[in-house]
Amino acid sequence: MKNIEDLIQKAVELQSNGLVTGQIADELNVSRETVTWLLTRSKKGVTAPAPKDISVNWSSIGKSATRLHYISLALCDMVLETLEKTNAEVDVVVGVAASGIPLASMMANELGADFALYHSRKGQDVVQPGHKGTISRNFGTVAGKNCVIVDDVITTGSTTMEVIEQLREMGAKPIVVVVLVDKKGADTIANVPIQSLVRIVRVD
Ligand SMILES: O=P(O)(O)OC[C@H]1O[C@H](OP(=O)(O)OP(=O)(O)O)[C@H](O)[C@@H]1O
Repeated sequence: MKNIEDLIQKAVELQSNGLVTGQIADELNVSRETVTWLLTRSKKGVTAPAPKDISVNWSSIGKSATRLHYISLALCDMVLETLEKTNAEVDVVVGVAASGIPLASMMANELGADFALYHSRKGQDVVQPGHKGTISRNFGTVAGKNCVIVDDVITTGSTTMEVIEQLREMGAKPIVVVVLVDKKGADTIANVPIQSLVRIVRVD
């Protein structure tokens, strides 16, 4: 997507394919508020002030396993930098489904750690109060282990917060979160350091 018109067109297309606001927000890596604005803006004569948001499209990386590999090496380097400061060792790399999976898997291989897969609450078909995210039984376990959490984008930080809390409940120790893009620009979430290739900081 090159400009706002492309973004509007994509949002309308996704809506006509049956996706709801939250799903469109996740596809475009923008907030729900922005999706509402994009869909409203698509209607003739409707103008409302644009929300402050940034759309992230990292498909130029995601479409190529080679590029994902190189990026995963860069993320590993950032993890090692953090671990040096804390003298910790990584046992498991936890990929947040879906977009964190390919990077986390490659990183686990590089770091000689196990790979685990986390399904967040919002990935569930129907989210009921009290529902929790889960670690997939097909991959590594986390109890008693030092975990690196990997995702593509932090927007509001709610998914990252959820993963950290869930891992702690499972007896794991989250030691660092690594993402491609941090739109929240936080140093830490729930006392866990955030490392990102690109960090968005607003100046207005
Ligand atoms: O900081 P937040 O506001 O919580 O948003 C960020 C999360 O949203 C997307 O996940 P999604 O569940 O849509 O899965 P995806 O990886 O398939 O896009 C993204 O991959 C992050 O996990």
